[in-house]
Amino acid sequence: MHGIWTTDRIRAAEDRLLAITPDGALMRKAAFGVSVVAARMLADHTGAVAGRSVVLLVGAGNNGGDALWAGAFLRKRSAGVTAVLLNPERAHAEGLAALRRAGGRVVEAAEGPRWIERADLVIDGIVGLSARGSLRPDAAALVRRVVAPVLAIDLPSGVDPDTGAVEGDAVRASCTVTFGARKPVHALNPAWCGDVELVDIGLLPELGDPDLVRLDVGDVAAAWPVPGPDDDKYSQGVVGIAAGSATYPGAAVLATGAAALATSGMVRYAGSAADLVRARWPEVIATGSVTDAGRVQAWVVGPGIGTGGEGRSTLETVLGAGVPVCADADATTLIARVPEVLDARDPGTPLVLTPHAGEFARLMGDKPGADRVEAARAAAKKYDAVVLLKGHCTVVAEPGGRALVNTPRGSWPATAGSGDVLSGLVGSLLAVGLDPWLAAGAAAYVHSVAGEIASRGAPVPASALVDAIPDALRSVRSLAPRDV
Ligand SMILES: NC(=O)C1=CN([C@@H]2O[C@H](COP(=O)(O)OP(=O)(O)OC[C@H]3O[C@@H](n4cnc5c(N)ncnc54)[C@H](OP(=O)(O)O)[C@@H]3O)[C@@H](O)[C@H]2O)[C@@H](O)CC1
Ligand SMILES: Nc1ncnc2c1ncn2[C@@H]1O[C@H](COP(=O)(O)OP(=O)(O)O)[C@@H](O)[C@H]1O
Ligand SMILES: [K+]
Repeated sequence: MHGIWTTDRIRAAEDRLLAITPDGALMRKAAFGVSVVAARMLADHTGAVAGRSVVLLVGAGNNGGDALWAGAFLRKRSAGVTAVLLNPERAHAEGLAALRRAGGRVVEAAEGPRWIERADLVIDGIVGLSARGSLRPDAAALVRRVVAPVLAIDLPSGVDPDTGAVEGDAVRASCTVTFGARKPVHALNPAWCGDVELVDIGLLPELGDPDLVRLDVGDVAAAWPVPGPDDDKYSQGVVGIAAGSATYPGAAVLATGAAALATSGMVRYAGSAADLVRARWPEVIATGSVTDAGRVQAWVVGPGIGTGGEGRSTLETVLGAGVPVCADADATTLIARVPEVLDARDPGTPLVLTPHAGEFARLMGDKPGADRVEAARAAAKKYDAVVLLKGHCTVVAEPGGRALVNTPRGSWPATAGSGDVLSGLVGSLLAVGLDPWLAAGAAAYVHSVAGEIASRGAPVPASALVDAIPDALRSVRSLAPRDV
């Protein structure tokens, strides 16, 4: 599990560390790490470091100081280094002196474009942890001239450090070098950060529990159920899928298929698409209604059930069944419109809500906004449920505030029916008895891997996502450490 800390927490930890570290040592350590990655990028892109041209974009604070020191280290490897100062009076004095001593060139912003356009590598030291809002016009004008790959220091300038939001001009980096610990921006907006490299500056002992986590492959492999010698079809959990209608039978086939492939437990289906489900998934026990579906250890309810009386009664039956429930799609809309349906909920049984932004707005009265983590936390609290907020970046929060984030490498899973697949995965993990927060996070992770495997750079229909689940699970299990 990768921990992620908000900028306030990082700052407090840095203050404690600074108090016990010789002056300037942390910055030099951080900047040396930047210079190592910069040299590697230069060698990868141009075949050499010596004689190549590096431009530093230098802002008013310590982020600019890191850039200046990194430039000084790169001079020692004979790279040509030009620092473009956005705010010459406030440029980091020691860093500036170090760069000058090392033979670096220093220019003001007006002279910047001609150096920037010819650079082999641009290092973004405009702003770091103190960033507020998008890039200011003078910085944005320089950034627009960049053609070379960009290495961002700590975070791409103009992207919000705590939410990852981009609301105007911002740096788009090929690589970001951060220090001490990952910040939310790195997990919430990897597309703007590029590859993220972490340089250890000894911060970890000063940090407590993380504010946010990202599951890694080992966490998912460890959580995913694997049958043992004593298992049978019942012991691994029976999941019920209440989905689909005459108008939307496909949702039933997708959610049921995902559940059938996710674990080796049993799958029951209840709804009007029973014939279609049976035809596609003969191993599923299909009935016409939730009232005669038989016993299950978890329910998925919602995809394609409609928001009328029949959908409502299905939802109420399922919520009263005394087992964990994943409420998706129409079920979230019903809960938003008729909150009394939750009175049917058996107290104490886990509920996972999986809204996309539109469904979230129905549940909460407003769209998630820039801070998706806080938005998911607020919804989790309001509904006393685990909330999985869908989108490119998926956030899973529980009422106590624990939150995780999952961001796929591509966006091909943004396709119709893809959410139905996710709900089937969540349901099958709930049926095994997994902690609902972990179940939702592990399901989102495997959904992303299935998307990558199924698409390989081309559009992927949701049914192909279902078909890729076994390969996704094989991949997760093969990449995990040996003992899981
Ligand atoms: N502390 C440590 O132990 C270590 C810290 N380290 C490094 O320090 C960095 C934090 O440095 P920091 O706090 O000095 O501020 P920083 O992010 O450079 O901002 C500078 C100024 O920029 C401005 N500004 C704000 N928004 C802006 C925008 N959108 N567009 C343009 N400008 C904007 C704003 O100035 P204003 O003009 O508003 O007065 C702000 O004060 C951290 O990210 C890491 O790189 C490492 O060396 C490791 C050890
Ligand atoms: N831009 C994106 N990149 C990657 N995944 C995405 C993106 N947008 C949505 N997704 C994922 O695709 C799925 C879409 O779910 P949903 O909107 O409920 O679709 P549907 O209702 O058609 O099944 C979710 O798992 C979501 O996280
Ligand atoms: K930066």
